[in-house]
Amino acid sequence: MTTYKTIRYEEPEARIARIVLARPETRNAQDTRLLYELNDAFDRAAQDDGISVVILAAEGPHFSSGHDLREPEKYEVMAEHRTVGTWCGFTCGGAEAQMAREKEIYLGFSERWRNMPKPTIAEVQGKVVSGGLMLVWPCDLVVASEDAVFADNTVAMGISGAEFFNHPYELGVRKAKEMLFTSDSVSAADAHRLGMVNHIVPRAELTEFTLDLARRIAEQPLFALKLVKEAVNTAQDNQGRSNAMQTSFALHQLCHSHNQQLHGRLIDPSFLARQKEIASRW
Ligand SMILES: C/C=C/C(=O)SCCNC(=O)CCNC(=O)[C@H](O)C(C)(C)COP(=O)(O)OP(=O)(O)OC[C@H]1O[C@@H](n2cnc3c(N)ncnc32)[C@H](O)[C@@H]1OP(=O)(O)O
Repeated sequence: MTTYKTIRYEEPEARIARIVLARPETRNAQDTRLLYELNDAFDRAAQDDGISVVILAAEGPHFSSGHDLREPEKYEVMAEHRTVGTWCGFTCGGAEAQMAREKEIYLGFSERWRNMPKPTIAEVQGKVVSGGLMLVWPCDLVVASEDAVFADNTVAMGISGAEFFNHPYELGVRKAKEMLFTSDSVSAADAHRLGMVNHIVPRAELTEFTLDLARRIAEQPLFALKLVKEAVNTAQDNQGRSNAMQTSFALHQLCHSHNQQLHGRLIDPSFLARQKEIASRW
């Protein structure tokens, strides 16, 4: 993939790649194309020996509004790209095709980016909603502007949380439950206090602050950076994170199937009447 339609790939200075989500007109909603382009860009940075650190940033007022709720061409775009797995060929339909899609582009990509062998930094402003968390949380460090807020409204959709279920590890068990039970947002200040965010900065300083952090990391020997990242991720996985992630993904699929059987669609339709009121609280 050489040209991107939904992201930009920049090299602001030596050893630093900056990937920018570039669908501000949808508040950077993740359609299938954006996720494949993002995956391609992470691969490009990983395979370039001249790059040591990757920044993931976003254009516009909000970092990401989550999965694209209006996307028409889901499986067509996947058929062009397939990257992570070959769970099924999509002629299967039903829960099998749904699970295959989500295994590849949601859980699969987010895990892949988390384990990419170079330090990554999320540069976050404005709102980060549900699927948006699955772009921020795989990054190693998070720098947020003062106005950043983080929310997951999937329970209101009749679903047990976003597919990359890192909530308990990011926020601690009690705050994770409150966030999920209520669909309320977590402020940048609370996220910082709980350890989900490394630094909070004024919006006007976000890009330069993040670049300076990347610059200081990029001065370190790259192989040691790769190995220390692997050491920390392995420590977390050995505490049970990987197994918990697989279980919560299966529960997420069960919710989709339940909604499909009961309502004939993947989400609980009562969400549509409540969506605006919930968003007004963020
Ligand atoms: C397992 C599931 C995981 C998921 O991620 S499901 C998706 C969950 N996400 C949401 O429910 C968020 C929906 N969006 C919003 O609540 C709001 O947006 C924001 C709070 C993020 C931003 O509000 P504001 O700045 O006032 O923008 P605006 O006028 O609501 O939206 C601007 C344009 O962006 C489109 N858009 C926003 N979010 C999405 C989305 N998630 N998917 C597709 N399009 C989206 C709108 O429709 C509109 O478009 P137009 O200008 O044509 O009216």
